Amino acid sequence: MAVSVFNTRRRTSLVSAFMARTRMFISTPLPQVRDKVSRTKPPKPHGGGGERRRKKQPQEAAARAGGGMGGSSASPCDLDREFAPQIAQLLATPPLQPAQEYYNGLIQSRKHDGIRVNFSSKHGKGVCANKEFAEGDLILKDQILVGAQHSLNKIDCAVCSYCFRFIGSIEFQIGRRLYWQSVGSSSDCTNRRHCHESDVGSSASSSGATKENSSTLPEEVLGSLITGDMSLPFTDHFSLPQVVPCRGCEEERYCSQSCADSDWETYHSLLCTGSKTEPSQRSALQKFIEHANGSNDIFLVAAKAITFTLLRYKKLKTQPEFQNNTDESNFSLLMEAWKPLSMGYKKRWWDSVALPEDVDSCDEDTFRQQIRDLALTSLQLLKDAIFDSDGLVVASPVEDYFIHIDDLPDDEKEEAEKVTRPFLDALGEDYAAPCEGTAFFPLQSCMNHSCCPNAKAYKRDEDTDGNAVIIALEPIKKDDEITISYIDEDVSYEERQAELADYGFICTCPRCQEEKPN
Ligand SMILES: C[S@@+](CC[C@H](N)C(=O)[O-])C[C@H]1O[C@@H](n2cnc3c(N)ncnc32)[C@H](O)[C@@H]1O
Repeated sequence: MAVSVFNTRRRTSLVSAFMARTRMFISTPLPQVRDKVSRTKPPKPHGGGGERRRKKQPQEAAARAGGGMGGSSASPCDLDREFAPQIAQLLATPPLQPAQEYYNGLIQSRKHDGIRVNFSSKHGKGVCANKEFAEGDLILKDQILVGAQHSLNKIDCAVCSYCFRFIGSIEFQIGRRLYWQSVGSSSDCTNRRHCHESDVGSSASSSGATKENSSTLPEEVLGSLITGDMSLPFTDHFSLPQVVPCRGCEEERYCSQSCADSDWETYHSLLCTGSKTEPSQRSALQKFIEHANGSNDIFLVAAKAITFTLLRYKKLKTQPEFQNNTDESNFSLLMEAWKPLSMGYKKRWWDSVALPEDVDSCDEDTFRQQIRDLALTSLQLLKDAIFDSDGLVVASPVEDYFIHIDDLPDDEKEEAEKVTRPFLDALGEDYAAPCEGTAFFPLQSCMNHSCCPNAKAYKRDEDTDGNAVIIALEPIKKDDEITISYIDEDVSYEERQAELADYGFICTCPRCQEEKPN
């Protein structure tokens, strides 16, 4: 499936006093981010290591992508053999006409009449302009089809599990982050990932003791921030939606009842580990989640893709025209339910993951076999949990808040900073972590790359949820192809081609043709 890594825009105009004090700079990997532009990377397979160190044995790299090779009860080959015809149909490239009809329908239903999806023999799907766009025009706001916040990022920020908007209050965001930070300094990362959200307020507010090596702020202060008993100055300028808990578990929280209901209907009713779920299913789900947390977040997104399909299938089945219960008609219904995802499907995960730089190419087959085994283990755990009973960009309002304090007139600033400075100091250099996750955007994932793009993913101040936003970088004429850059295009021809090799193509855009050495 085509997935994108999403993260929130990061503004680099740091609170000046904070910068002066720490002499640190929050790294901005991409120059465009400086003007609040964020690049939403289109499908680059997840799971290879970004680390560039000594060459590792493939099993080490796979374990890092995967956290150990758990034993699975069936080999992928058994499953492939048993369901070969069905798997081939599910994974086949959708025929042109149904695919064109699907995208026309999607664009119409979302009222994106400025674009259309075209099919060409050169680069497959591509997005074209259906009208003229001026520089700076919004081309598209693409709603996530399936996505999840990265597990570790859940420690940094609390967002709606459905639309990825920041929730609660500035106090809640700062308090829970500092709380997790203090827990993190007294335990390891894996434990932090398994800490329960419900522990946050209660433990911090009840224990009253400051943990060793934790932030310098007492736990009762953090507790008061989380529970809302303590207010910071000027936070009323940055109000966030109230937290709506999941009806079942304490893991998922939302910005509204409508997001909670949509999440439940679309994915979460099959993945909820709360009291409404039958105990054996709950413990099977917990095993699956633990495996994903210890290995690769991509399995959580895969689980959402599977539950999305199953729940759509169930819904379709209730319609009178689909009451015929033959295996054949059930399978066509499953194909229909899977259709939105099949449109973006390219290759299996283990075949498309970019080979980590620290794995020798002669070990590639072993590496791919190992991550394939890992995916099978994950699937088996998910299957145990759900079959027996039947990817983003959001800026942190905490950053806006501290910038607001820094921009206050001197006397007000001095007064406000008496309260806010200890929190800024305790949060540290990365004081405004954005929401990060992995998601599949059905329309953005049809956009081809160019090293001289005419559009880019860009979060404006009003774009506070996880949707991908595409803005025109220059005037675009009707029928022009809309292109974005998958990489940092401000580097040499050779570096660009090396980066794009991970996406599986050699770029021949006008700029590359011009800069290509003879
Ligand atoms: C996000 S998808 C774009 C939509 C894609 N064309 C399709 O048919 O689904 C990314 C893939 O499109 C192809 N692609 C995108 N830009 C390209 C380019 N400039 N040259 C060649 N292939 C490109 C590559 O196969 C790449 O992995």
